[in-house]
Amino acid sequence: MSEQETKSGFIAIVGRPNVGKSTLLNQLLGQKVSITSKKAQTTRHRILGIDTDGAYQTVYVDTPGLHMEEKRAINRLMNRAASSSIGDVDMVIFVVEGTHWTDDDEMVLNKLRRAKRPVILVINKIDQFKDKSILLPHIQELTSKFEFEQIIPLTARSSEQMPALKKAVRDYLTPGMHYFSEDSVTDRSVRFMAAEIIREKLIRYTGEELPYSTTVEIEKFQDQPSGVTLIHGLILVEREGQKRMVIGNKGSKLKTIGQDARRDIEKLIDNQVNLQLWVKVKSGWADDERALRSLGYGEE
Ligand SMILES: Nc1nc2c(ncn2[C@@H]2O[C@H](COP(=O)(O)OP(=O)(O)OP(=O)(O)O)[C@@H](O)[C@H]2O)c(=O)[nH]1
Repeated sequence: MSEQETKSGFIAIVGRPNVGKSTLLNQLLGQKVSITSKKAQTTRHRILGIDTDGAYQTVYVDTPGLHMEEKRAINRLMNRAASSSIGDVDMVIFVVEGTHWTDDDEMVLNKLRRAKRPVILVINKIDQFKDKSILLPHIQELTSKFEFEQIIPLTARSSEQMPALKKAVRDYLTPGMHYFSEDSVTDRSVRFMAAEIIREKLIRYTGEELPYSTTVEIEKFQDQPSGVTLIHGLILVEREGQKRMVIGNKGSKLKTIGQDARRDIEKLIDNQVNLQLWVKVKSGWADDERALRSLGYGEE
């Protein structure tokens, strides 16, 4: 296909934490590239999700949730990664949740006003409303706040509305080459994805305080002569107590985390995996910008 015939563009998915940005990206792509959870601030890195359909290539940029509290170094870096995406893209999908409008939503909207990019507003989680007419006054109010290109209420957990959203986004792609090969779904390596899958399970199976203080490093990712892929994952926590929490009674929790993660990684790489996990205490890492950079945060 010649360059004249193809169209492409970068679309940022932004919003405050926990509104469903990663769920939306996975649904748009029809497969999981970004981890999700009930807890806010699951997404820490900027992740590209690539959707190629014939002549069109849409590159979605999933960003960490934008929020006002910037006390810890990790939160500052996450905010920076999200903010810097907005200025670079062809258009923005701004995700909000139901009829809640918070100060963080307002803060994101202010950033969008300054970025001067076309914005489609997605009102997510409308499955939570039996009576959808409740949304109408809210939509009216949002219309008065900003000149959105379109407002699309949807349920990111379902694929139903995705064709409509994809079609809306296509209008903002511009003539030019495709940035990625037709079969790419993300710019991230399988190593990175494996670490993210382990982190997703950690968040799922541990208490409230852990998401902010755990990170995962893949120390080994090696195909064995037997055909099995051997993966060593190192889980870093901040305190001894957290280490105990992750390991669980006689190692039961770490075992569940490992089994669940292994199954997902096997699906991802389409191969049998031997996953071995270790937990180590590295205190203060979430507060130390230099340590975070050495783990790959804030470099996007
Ligand atoms: N009921 C309902 N829940 C949803 C929907 N979309 C997402 N969720 C849930 O909302 C929670 C947050 O979803 P994520 O996709 O992780 O949200 P995020 O905006 O990427 O979150 P951060 O990583 O904190 O920025 C998860 O528990 C999702 O299952 C939806 O359409 N309906």
